[in-house]
Amino acid sequence: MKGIPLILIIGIAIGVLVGSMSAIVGVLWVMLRRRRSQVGNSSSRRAAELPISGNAVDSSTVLSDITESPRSSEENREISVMKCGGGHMKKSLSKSGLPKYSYKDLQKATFNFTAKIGQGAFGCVYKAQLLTGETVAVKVLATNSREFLSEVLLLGRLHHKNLVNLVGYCLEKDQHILVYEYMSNGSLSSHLYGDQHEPLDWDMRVCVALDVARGLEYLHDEIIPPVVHRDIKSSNILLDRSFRARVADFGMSMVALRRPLSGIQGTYGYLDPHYISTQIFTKESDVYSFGVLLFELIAARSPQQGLMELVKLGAMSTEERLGWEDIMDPRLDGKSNMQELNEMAALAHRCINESQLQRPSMREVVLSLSQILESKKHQKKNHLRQSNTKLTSFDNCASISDHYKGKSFTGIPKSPEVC
Ligand SMILES: Nc1ncnc2c1ncn2[C@@H]1O[C@H](COP(=O)(O)OP(=O)(O)OP(=O)(O)O)[C@@H](O)[C@H]1O
Repeated sequence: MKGIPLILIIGIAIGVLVGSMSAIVGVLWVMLRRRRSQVGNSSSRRAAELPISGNAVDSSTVLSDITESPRSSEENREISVMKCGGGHMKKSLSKSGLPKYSYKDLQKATFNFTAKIGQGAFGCVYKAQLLTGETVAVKVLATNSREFLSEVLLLGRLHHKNLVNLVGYCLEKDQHILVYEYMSNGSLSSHLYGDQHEPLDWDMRVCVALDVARGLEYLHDEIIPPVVHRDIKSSNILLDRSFRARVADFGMSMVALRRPLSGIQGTYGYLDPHYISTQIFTKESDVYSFGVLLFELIAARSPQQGLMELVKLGAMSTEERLGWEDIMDPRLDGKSNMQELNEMAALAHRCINESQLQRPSMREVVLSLSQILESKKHQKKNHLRQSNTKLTSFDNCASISDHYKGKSFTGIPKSPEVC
């Protein structure tokens, strides 16, 4: 170092120090930025994974998702599905994860829309055989697309064994089409009122009530934000191949809000008087409609056939849990358990209480109906133990399909009709 002035050495040392410090600060800054952007990505991913979240009701986002044509969306993936006979059918997955079907494929699957199985206020329903071999129900909605949006936005993200699941949709050529799981045993109303089926026995009616209650409990208490169905009635309850009941038709469903809606919508006879007077539809309004449905199961009479007048008369001569047998479906005479019938009617009566505060929640309803079924199972077991016979028919809800095996149920018309 001899010959180099001290001042130069000090200057070089300071320069090296400052340089390495700024390099360290730079590296730290880059690392911090990377970390921040990772946190941001993971939280947005988490939000998208929620079954129902705030963004589930952001119609603009989902609308752009579902209205995008398969070709224009890079994120839509066309997947090829093997057909039974070896051929292929194409369906694309939208960003929401719901398969998008082409109009042409649905046209083929429904035999050019001739296999009609039902008609609702919003359009016709057809039975369809997809090329995959899967049987589905296809609902072609009238031009108004509000119900279409509501179903795709909500039902596409709801999954429960007591709801009729949406398995796809088609939005093409001004057509709004929804594709559902096929419910081979038709609607509850067709079993209560139609003459093409044997009347449902009492055990079956209790199971249907519990299944529907569980579906509603899921909507009200198990998803965030909670959803109200807004059209609970026997024609919107469908029975699958094992006779398990599922809640259908989410065309009017929405996230529960405690503010007035514009206009009154729903079905006469099932509407909560509180909703009619305030225009605010709450979970308790669904509970009211469910109470009407319970009375329908007991009396096999619809509100249009004077059900609620009958209930009012019945209520006059009852004492809480006694005396409801006067309103019972005459076809159940001698074939139902009077204690259970009275308990179910008392529960139904609480559901239709004028005051929303006095109505039970769907969680309480599920509990009460489960207790009825539990005591039924107990009685059955005791009875079987005493009579030493083998369990052959009804044990619990799961064995319903066995119970009805061999009996004639024709859920759909045999010959296709034109809508
Ligand atoms: N997923 C399905 N599987 C089998 N049948 C179905 C299915 N969805 C609907 N149906 C049949 O189509 C009928 C009409 O259903 P839709 O939901 O369109 O109207 P609705 O509930 O009867 O009446 P509204 O539209 O006035 O509420 C049902 O009663 C049922 O028989």
